[in-house]
Amino acid sequence: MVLQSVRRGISKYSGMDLMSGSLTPLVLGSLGVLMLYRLLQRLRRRASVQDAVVVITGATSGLGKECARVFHVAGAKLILCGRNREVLEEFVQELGTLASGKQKIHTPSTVIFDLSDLEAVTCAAEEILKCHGHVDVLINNAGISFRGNILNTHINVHKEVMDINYFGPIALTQAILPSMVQRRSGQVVVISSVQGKISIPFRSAYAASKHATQAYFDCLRAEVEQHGVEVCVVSPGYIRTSLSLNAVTGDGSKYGLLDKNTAEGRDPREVAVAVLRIVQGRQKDVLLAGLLPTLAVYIRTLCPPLFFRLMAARARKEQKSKGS
Ligand SMILES: NC(=O)C1=CN([C@@H]2O[C@H](COP(=O)(O)OP(=O)(O)OC[C@H]3O[C@@H](n4cnc5c(N)ncnc54)[C@H](OP(=O)(O)O)[C@@H]3O)[C@@H](O)[C@H]2O)C=CC1
Ligand SMILES: CCCCCCCCCCCCCCCC(=O)OCC(=O)COP(=O)(O)O
Repeated sequence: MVLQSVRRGISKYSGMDLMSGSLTPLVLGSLGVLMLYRLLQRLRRRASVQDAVVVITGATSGLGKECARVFHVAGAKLILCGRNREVLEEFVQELGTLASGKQKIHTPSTVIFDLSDLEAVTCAAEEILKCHGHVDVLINNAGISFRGNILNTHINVHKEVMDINYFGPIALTQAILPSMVQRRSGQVVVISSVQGKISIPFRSAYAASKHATQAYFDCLRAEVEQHGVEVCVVSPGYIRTSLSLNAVTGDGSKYGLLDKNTAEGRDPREVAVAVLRIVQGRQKDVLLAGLLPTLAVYIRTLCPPLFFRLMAARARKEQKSKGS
């Protein structure tokens, strides 16, 4: 008896009955609205980069190079910055061969300068502004890292890393900012690092420069919001690039090794696509890292003594492995 009435109940409310009843228009209508919403979102995203003037520093290598590829294909008018004219021009040729689907693509401009030379940075900013008369998105990406024990690190090395990672990018930003303020439009993005939020042993100069970067751009975000300019700090974890190869050591010489963490880091293309989404989504502060680094950032904030103990243990372990 019971089984029979259950069966009757099931057949009464079977999927067929529901679909042929009053739910059909509701389901189809919702699906239609969802699809329309997604389409509008995609169009808005594409529109935000298509024909936008995007400046990328450090476009000769690693993440900057991948960002250039991704933004180029998305239809941006690129201004690529680097120290090496030949490498950059060769790269522009390569970009010319990339297919872009239906989007209109533009031949990138190039501006050559060294971020550690502040006069050159000011001249470069003028040159950048002359390219299209304005800048929509400035991506401060170029940077170098550091490997060394503070006890053996010359103060000039700290200065060198601060010049490239901090003073250069802020000088470039400040030279381009007035034109953004005047137009009441623009996005300033800076590629910081997880190490802009936590400091790990034997990275003093690098972590300090990235902490300074985070602080400066947080202040900037608050100050220029009223002028219609947006600021975003992106803090990635390890990426598979030449960062460790190009890092400087305590005596100013090149480290020259590809670290395991770097070699096993995220694909730079994947990170570049994430940067494109961040720009399109007009996000303000993004940590692009795995579980452990993210946990470390929370522990640093919520339980500093535990974080300090973990870092001291890490320093002892690393020192020991170097000694042996
Ligand atoms: N790789 C990683 O694990 C992570 C990287 N980051 C950050 O990503 C950014 C890009 O680094 P990444 O691609 O990894 O490393 P790369 O070493 O591959 O690229 C660094 C870029 O910065 C440029 N650069 C270095 N010094 C100067 C200078 N004095 N003037 C102008 N340009 C300079 C380099 O130019 P050149 O080719 O002439 O040397 C190169 O184009 C950096 O800010 C880095 O801190 C953040 C988190 C993790
Ligand atoms: C009781 C819970 C224990 C939880 C342990 C959490 C602690 C784990 C420590 C993780 C440290 C992460 C460091 C990540 C550093 C990083 O991603 O840096 C990115 C870079 O900028 C890389 O530059 P580098 O020159 O250092 O290669």
